[in-house]
Amino acid sequence: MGGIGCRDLRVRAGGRELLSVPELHVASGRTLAVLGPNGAGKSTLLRALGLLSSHRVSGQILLDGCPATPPQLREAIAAVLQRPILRRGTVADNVISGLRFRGVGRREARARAWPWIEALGLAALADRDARSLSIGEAQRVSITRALAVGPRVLLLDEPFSGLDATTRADLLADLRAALSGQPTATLLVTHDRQEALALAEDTALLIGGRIRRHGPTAEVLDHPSDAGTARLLGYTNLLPPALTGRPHTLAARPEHTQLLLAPPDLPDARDIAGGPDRRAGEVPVVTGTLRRVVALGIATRADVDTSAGRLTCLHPGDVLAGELPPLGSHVRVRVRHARPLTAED
Ligand SMILES: Nc1ncnc2c1ncn2[C@@H]1O[C@H](COP(=O)(O)OP(=O)(O)OP(=O)(O)O)[C@@H](O)[C@H]1O
Repeated sequence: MGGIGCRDLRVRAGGRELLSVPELHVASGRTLAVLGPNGAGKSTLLRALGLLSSHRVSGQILLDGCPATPPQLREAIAAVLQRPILRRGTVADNVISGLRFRGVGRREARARAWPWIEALGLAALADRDARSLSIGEAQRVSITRALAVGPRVLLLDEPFSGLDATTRADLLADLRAALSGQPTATLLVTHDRQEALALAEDTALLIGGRIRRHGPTAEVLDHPSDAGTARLLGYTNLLPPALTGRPHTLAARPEHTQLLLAPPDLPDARDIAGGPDRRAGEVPVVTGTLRRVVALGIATRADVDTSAGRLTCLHPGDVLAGELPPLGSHVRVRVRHARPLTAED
């Protein structure tokens, strides 16, 4: 099986285990996003795979399904780290440096690198001193340098962090286009599910040094299995069985949870949940006390205390103050879309 993988990969530091991954594989031509909160062990995983770790690493790293030696891995892998590290010289010098490091002559390196310089929008900057670049430009150079090598494996450690929204969107699109059709196995470390969605066919959720879910990106992002993965995937509202009468805790995103501003004549949550004609896909209306309302410009956030904890409601646009009941009022909240958590943690 082409690509990079690992078996029984463990990383220890400071007397504790930071990472334990029994098995993982990224196939050639595919991108796997490793999505996790801060401190989950994402960089630890990427560094272990790329032989960049300063911690105690045990287990096997596989190339094309077979245990690989450090020289084989160094030859196969190109890595882009969170903060771009550029060498002295021009942008073009930096882009060809990966090829030069692998023994490619200057002339050939320039010829092989130039299409990537153009594809990643660096032609106008090619002769600039690399040390004069902005962070976004420098990250673009770092990504282009890695792609120009034509690596069998590309490791990307949060390459878009610290970029403004437009630069990030442009670079995401350019990278996606550059990777498509390439036989590269790409591992993208990120805490942003939009990046996973934009770049990766598959996603692994890493929490506390362990992979909690792994599968096709759209499926993984829309199916939290426990409270930890729910939080990570933006399903921050948890509705336990005591609130809904359902057998499992339900999880909902704030944008799918709304105050009923003009309460219609509806039964309360327990009536709906326990009613005789309850349908499988039905989501409940719950009741609570309005605690706080904050205008966020493009949306209005309302926090509601229920008997089972706080719910956050997000209404598109600016909800007029006159439409809102006073703070402390008894209110109803409609949950338009929720997922059952099937593996409580
Ligand atoms: N030398 C060390 N000794 C003990 N713990 C460490 C050491 N280095 C890192 N860690 C811990 O390892 C865990 C994983 O760190 P890592 O940088 O891999 O997380 P991450 O998922 O990449 O986070 P972020 O999104 O913040 O970059 C963290 O809890 C971190 O505090």
